[in-house]
Amino acid sequence: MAFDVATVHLDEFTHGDAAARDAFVRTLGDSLVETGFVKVDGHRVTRQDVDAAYVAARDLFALPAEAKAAYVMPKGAGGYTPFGTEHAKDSEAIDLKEFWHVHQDVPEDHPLFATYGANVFPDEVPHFRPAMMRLYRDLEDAAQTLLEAIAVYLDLPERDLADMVVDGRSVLRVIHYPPLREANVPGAVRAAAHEDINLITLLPAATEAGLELLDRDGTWHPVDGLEGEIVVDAGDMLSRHVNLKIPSTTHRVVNPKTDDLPRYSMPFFCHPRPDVVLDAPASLVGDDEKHFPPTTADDFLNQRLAEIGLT
Ligand SMILES: O=C(O)CCC(=O)C(=O)O
Ligand SMILES: [Fe+2]
Repeated sequence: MAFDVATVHLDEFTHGDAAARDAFVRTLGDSLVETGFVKVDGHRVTRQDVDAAYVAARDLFALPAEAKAAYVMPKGAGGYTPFGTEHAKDSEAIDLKEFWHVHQDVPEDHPLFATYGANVFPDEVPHFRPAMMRLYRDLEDAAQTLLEAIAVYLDLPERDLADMVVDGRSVLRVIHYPPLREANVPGAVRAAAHEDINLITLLPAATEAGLELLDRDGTWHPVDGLEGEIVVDAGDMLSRHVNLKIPSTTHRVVNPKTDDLPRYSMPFFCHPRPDVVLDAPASLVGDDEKHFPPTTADDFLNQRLAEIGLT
């Protein structure tokens, strides 16, 4: 099977002429259909913003364990999740990581404030909040544009998918994989094979290699982005909603050969609002069967969070 994770330039969709937009949509969509992944540059997520976020991430995870423990929130919503908590859906071993979640930030008088609550930020690292909020907004914008292009690829109205995620339950997950000599567990890997739950995930290039995807012939391929690129993958919610026209692809983060290197990454999990119904539009069912019954984004999310140890 042809195996090619394409690189596309987002400004060709936002600022290109009709031919450039068309080529962008085709290359992006074909790459997602064939591999579940695509790499994106020409976006407005600046290197300075990504670098500033990595500086804040390093400072945060360097805090003593007791300081970080003060930010563990019930139900793992926002804030800190310690090493040893999460495992992949079909894996017994824990993943070798600790992470911090920044979720959608809505004002107190917003109807979804009661659902999302206020974000939690670390007092000890004052630059964490502005760096992460900026990155969250940049990635959220880029995600909406990508969802517009995916809708066009699937002959849906351009805003159909993007409108689902306006004020959505999206999460920026700031991850630290410690050096193996500090934290290793026999049989465990940095992130065991899994599919993402959400619609699409945007990953600014990580600080080290290790991300791999599984092709349909059962072969693992490295899929690290270069500096400045965003690696994008399709999650299970998208795959359900588009009746499997785009697969959610299994991926993992493997352990490095040396035991002295930490790895930091910052996936942005783009989610719909909780009450959005995932239900394949008739045009994507056609002569095929509808592969999944309708479900709300929240019901689907809660079922999956329980399966990975986060509730
Ligand atoms: O750290 C990475 O590069 C990917 C992490 C990942 O796949 C996830 O958290 O879902
Ligand atoms: Fe993932």
